[in-house]
Amino acid sequence: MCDLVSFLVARDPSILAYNRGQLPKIKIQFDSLMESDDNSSASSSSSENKENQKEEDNKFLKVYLRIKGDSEEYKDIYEVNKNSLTCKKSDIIKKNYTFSKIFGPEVNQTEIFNYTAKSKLLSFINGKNSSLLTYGASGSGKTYTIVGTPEEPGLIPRSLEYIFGSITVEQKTPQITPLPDGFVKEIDPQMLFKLESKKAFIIKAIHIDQAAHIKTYKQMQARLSSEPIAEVEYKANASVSVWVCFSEIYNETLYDLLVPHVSKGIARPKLELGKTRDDNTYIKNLTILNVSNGLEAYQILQYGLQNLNYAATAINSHSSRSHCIFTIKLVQSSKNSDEVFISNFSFCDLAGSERLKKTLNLGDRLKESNKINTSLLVLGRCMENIKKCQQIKDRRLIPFRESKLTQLFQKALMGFERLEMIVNINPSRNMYDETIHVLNFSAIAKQIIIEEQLPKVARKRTRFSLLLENKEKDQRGNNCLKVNNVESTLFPKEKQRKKSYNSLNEEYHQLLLEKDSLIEYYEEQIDLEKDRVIEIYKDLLDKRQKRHNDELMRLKEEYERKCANVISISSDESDSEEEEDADEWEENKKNFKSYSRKELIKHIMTLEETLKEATEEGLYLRSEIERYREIYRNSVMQYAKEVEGCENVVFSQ
Ligand SMILES: Nc1ncnc2c1ncn2[C@@H]1O[C@H](COP(=O)(O)OP(=O)(O)OP(=O)(O)O)[C@@H](O)[C@H]1O
Repeated sequence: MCDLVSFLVARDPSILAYNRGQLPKIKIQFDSLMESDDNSSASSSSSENKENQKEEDNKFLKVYLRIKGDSEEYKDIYEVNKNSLTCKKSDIIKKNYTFSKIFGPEVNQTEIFNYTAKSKLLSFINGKNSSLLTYGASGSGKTYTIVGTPEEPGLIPRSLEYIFGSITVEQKTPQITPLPDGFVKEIDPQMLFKLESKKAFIIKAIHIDQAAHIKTYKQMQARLSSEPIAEVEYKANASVSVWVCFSEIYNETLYDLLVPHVSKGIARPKLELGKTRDDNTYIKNLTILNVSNGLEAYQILQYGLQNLNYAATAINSHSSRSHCIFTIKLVQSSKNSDEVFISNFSFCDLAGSERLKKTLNLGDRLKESNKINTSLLVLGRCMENIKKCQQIKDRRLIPFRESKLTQLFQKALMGFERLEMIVNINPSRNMYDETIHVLNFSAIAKQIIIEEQLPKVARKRTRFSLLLENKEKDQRGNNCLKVNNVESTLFPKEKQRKKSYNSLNEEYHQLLLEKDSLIEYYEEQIDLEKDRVIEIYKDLLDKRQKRHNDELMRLKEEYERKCANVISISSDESDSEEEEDADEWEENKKNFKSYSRKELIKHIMTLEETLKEATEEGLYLRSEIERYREIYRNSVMQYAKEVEGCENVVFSQ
């Protein structure tokens, strides 16, 4: 095996393992590469106080804030004062947060790149590992910051252009390839064929129109070419190659974004995490491809983005449902020795933190949201514990193992590698609660101390020393086996107990996590249900109130009409009666408002009865009057005829 695979250098992928003394010298063409909080050039740091302040600031993890959206709208609720942000939803509750730097909506992609990634790229070319995370609520502009658009390229395309503009990459096929675990391997013809055909396949497989894509890229490149670069001087015998890999953590499972699409119904191959002897976590079997220019790297990035899990949520119509990690690897090797230096620059676009109530997610989306929130919760818990543990100098309590994301960024989070975080916020009023949640998280992150470690001098390895080392390793392995055997015969129960304790402990932590996310889920559901019931109840009350009012109006009109009729019928009754009725009417009118609906109906029925009786009485009286009138007429006519001798009598009406 050792004949075929030459492990030239078995290196710790963390920055500590690289011998910076051996790296190529860097000639910087511009002065203000290192950032300072007031964005002035390095000259401003001349005074001692400023130097100390800068040193103090550099100790902590850099957390930047980027505010998306309209430049005026957010000023109602947020106030930016240099590097601090005040949230003032109400006059009583005000919260204050400070950042390494705040970028308002007016700050463009170039400025963001210059301030955040540029100086780290120099360290990267110098052999240091760096990571840049974007964190924020869904739709707050994380992907825009990291990937951007062809018109407004983000940090990754700019970094690729910057790297390829700064270094001279060997155009010949590289002799060695980096492996996911930080080792390197000599490339044999079979492997070379595999790598080349995979890259060709990916470049061909991009769905978008190739010609249009290349044109857009060239336009972007032309735009970026006006920006300054760092020129690197290499020793004549150094060869440099650039490699990229792209992975995603979806529902707590790792996937390679550079493997071809699998047909529908067939599950994507899952990747596992591995650990090196130096306790570095890496993704096993991850595809790492060599790129010889920015265009190739950009095309591979586009291919990976096509494979990424996106879905529409109520907040963002194109929301990334996974954490995705794009890593650029720089392999620098000397032609005269076996020394190889690898540095990694990882960009991690975290899936948006979400409040379940806002996203209205159900089914698969809900499951995704739970997993996203759980891993972000673990990230927050890790940060909080790192802060505490850094004070008491004990790292055992940090729950890195509880999520894939924290395992992968363990070294960076502990401060052994350069790490920066860009917090994105959407300052609209309806996202206020999410924003506060995100800002609280960033406040914890900002307190993490970067522990500057002394660089280890890398041991120069020869094939002979490797052979010796492997032999030693074999012997150690055998010894270990013997010790293990003795141990297993002497303390089988102890071992068994320890094993089951560990697995129970792991299970317990898993359950705790599930409990947290379930509690959050049910709380959200209860809130939703409560809102829904209140809506229905309010609706019912409104309808009932309206019906009641209509009925009252109708009864009132009917009552007034009937009362008017009764008054007109009884108008010929005596004055005293009239007065009495009028009093009663006034009294009734006064009491009308205090009547209940039932009493009103009863009252009206009584009135109807009275009205009916009065009408009947009136008719009877009228017929009686007619009858008496007839009798009177007949008597008068009889008297006139017999006494007066008159034949005809005319009666006045
Ligand atoms: N600073 C900005 N200027 C202009 N447009 C922006 C800015 N930030 C974000 N956008 C736009 O807002 C929309 C949502 O942004 P983006 O997809 O980057 O959000 P996100 O935080 O990645 O969301 P998710 O976590 O749901 O994927 C996109 O259309 C993007 O182009």
